[in-house]
Amino acid sequence: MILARAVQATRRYGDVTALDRVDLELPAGELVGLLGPNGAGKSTLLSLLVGLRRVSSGRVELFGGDPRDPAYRRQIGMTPQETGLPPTLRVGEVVDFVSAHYADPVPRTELLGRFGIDDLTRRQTGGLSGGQKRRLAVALAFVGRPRLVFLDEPTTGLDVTARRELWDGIRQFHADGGTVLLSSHYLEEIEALAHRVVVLGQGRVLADDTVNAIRDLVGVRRVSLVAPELPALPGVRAVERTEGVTHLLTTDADQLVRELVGSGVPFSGLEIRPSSLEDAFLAITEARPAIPAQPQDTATSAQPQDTASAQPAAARSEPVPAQPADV
Ligand SMILES: Nc1ncnc2c1ncn2[C@@H]1O[C@H](COP(=O)(O)OP(=O)(O)OP(=O)(O)O)[C@@H](O)[C@H]1O
Repeated sequence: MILARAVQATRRYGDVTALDRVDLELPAGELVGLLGPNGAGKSTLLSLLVGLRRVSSGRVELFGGDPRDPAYRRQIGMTPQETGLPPTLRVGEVVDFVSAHYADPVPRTELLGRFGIDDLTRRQTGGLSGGQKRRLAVALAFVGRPRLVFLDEPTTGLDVTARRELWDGIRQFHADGGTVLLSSHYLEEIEALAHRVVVLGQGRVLADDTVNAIRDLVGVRRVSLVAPELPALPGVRAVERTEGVTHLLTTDADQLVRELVGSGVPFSGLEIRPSSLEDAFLAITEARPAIPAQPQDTATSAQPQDTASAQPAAARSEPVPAQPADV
């Protein structure tokens, strides 16, 4: 059963085409990662699917109906990229306030316990740390026992422990049969949580497959070495330099190493590793014309995008439940 669907969904803001004929199906029980660089259209797609914005053309469906119909929206939970919590209310009061919109809400202590913040019940939200606020905002998406949850970069600003606690909460919901669409810049997050990944770039779906399939599709290898200077090498998709180590991304590591040795340049510490999802993502979004593997062209020194440190876009909406607020 398909819980949410986009069919040739296009959304324009004036001259900007934020989403360009996007097709997406979200079957019941799946946990899907939505991956893409800044401005790829992730938040826009989520906002269409939850009925906060209207398509310019094409259509979106939620439970087979119009996402702008409150009857359908009541069955979803959402955490937008940024949320505004009333600063003088206590955490427990905020949960009670949101719970009051639902017939059978998750009890307060159970909900906060799932996300590791049950000790904060009596704290005013204005005094919470950024990470504590973020966990509360995500917890609120689950209060109404939704069938489907949309999370827009849920772990932005969280430390490692908080992130893992939040992942556990999301995993538990999914293990209980829940469906999730989650956007993230954190590639490790998609790898850790999602079974399927949809890669968006410039408003288009670049890939929609399992994490493993996407790795296979691009077949990128990371060749790392220490060398004072490197000549232009064929087949290099991108170059990164960190702490004296040069990392070359390539789809043909064997050929690259042959070229490297043949060039006579001194090097040490050679390592070849399979691609992480980050490498795959980089290859899809930055070097798309060359995928799948095609004749190698000359070396590039394109700097990869640092997706993990990307800044979130401006706040656009409030926590659930919200009335359609189209612009
Ligand atoms: N309200 C708006 N008015 C005008 N342009 C907008 C608006 N919202 C988004 N855009 C533009 O639409 C494009 C897609 O933005 P969107 O926020 O959906 O991307 P994103 O993938 O969520 O990015 P990020 O990872 O930075 O949050 C961008 O070019 C953005 O500037």
